Amino acid sequence: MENQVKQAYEAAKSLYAQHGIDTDEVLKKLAEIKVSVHCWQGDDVKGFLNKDGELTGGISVTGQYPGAATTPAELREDLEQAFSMIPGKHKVNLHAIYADTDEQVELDRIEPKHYENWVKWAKEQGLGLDFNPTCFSHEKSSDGFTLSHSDPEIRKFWIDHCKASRRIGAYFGEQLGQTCVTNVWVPDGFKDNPVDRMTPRKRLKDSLDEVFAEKLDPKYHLDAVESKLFGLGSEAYVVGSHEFYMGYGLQNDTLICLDAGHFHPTEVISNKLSSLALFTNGILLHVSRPMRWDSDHVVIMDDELLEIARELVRHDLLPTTHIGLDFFDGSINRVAAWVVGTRNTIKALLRAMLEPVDALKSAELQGDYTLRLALTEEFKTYPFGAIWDYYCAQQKVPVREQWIAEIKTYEQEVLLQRDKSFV
Ligand SMILES: C[C@H](O)[C@H](O)[C@@H](O)C(=O)CO
Ligand SMILES: [Mn+2]
Repeated sequence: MENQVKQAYEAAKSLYAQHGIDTDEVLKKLAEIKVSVHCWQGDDVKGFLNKDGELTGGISVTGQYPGAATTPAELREDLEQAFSMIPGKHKVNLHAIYADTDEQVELDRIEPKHYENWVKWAKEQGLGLDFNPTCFSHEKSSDGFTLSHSDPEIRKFWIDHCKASRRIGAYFGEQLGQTCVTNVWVPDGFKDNPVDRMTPRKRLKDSLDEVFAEKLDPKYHLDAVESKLFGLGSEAYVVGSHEFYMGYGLQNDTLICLDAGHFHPTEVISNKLSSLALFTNGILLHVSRPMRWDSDHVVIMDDELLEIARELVRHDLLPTTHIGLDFFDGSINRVAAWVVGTRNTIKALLRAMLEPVDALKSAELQGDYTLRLALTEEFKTYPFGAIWDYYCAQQKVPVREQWIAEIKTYEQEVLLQRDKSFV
């Protein structure tokens, strides 16, 4: 480790120690937190089962940056590159369309064997896996409806797909010896005002009951349900609204997934955690950055990211919260997008762990709002960067911006060669 990094750490450590914060202990706890890195940033949500098909379901990726992964092997190679620049051991979040198989398998027929290469790789890399049924970008979702479809045959197709996905998730969990979260998100909704808001919701509820009927060991597998306020082409009404899934999750003991981009533009998920946590056994997060709409921008160190991290730390929610990422930007180097978003998420957690929470809570309890404000503001310029640098060095990943040069080399040597091979 560079001397400068060590010296800066020692100086910062003694400053934090004056407030009773043991930075060595903080770093040990930080190393235990797993972030679920979404595979779909690597190829603009195309997947491999129908990679030339259109991206539908009211989501969109913009940008033409060269070098997107086009095979499972390339995607894994890119993920390995990203993880070599991210401190800690984490998870990869797969969508069903990322099956690694030569078989022309339909979504309602997928089996663990179609993901075996992912499992083998995850074992080798010491990673966990999470899973998602893919209820979009398919001819059977072309009119915008899946689990709430009015046609029982189409509904059955999607129910069978979600059932198959849960079994794959459970297989991941058993094979890797750590819990896999399988998250159900469906795009179902109307572009314009519906007359009947209730019946599609009733159908979605019935479909979910069928999907979740098979009991799976919670040690290895947990279910989650993800709501959304609107999508492109479903601006007026989304069947799986927040109230719908909050009710469903509470009644059926599934995790409720909060995606930072799935609410009104000024509504934040950080303010929901302390409420939901009082009534649930756990929460799934999709950390994202909506800009004006659910635009899925790369996560940066903004106020909301820090506030999410603070809520998790201050209320001891880390043990029961599953932190997933959800963004996709095709206008920049996609590996760099992963690195920036994941490093920021971990860095925000570190910043939150380096705050004098007990002193702040006690100031608030005593009504000393002056102290609360003053201390919060002073801590904004405490040297958390020195602790972060030391953590990166300790975890043997690049310190500060050193990773950018490595990514540029990877871009030249690997990513840009892919596009050339098509010429
Ligand atoms: C790929 C999607 O973004 C993802 O499945 C879902 O979580 C979502 O947020 C849709 O808006
Ligand atoms: Mn999401």
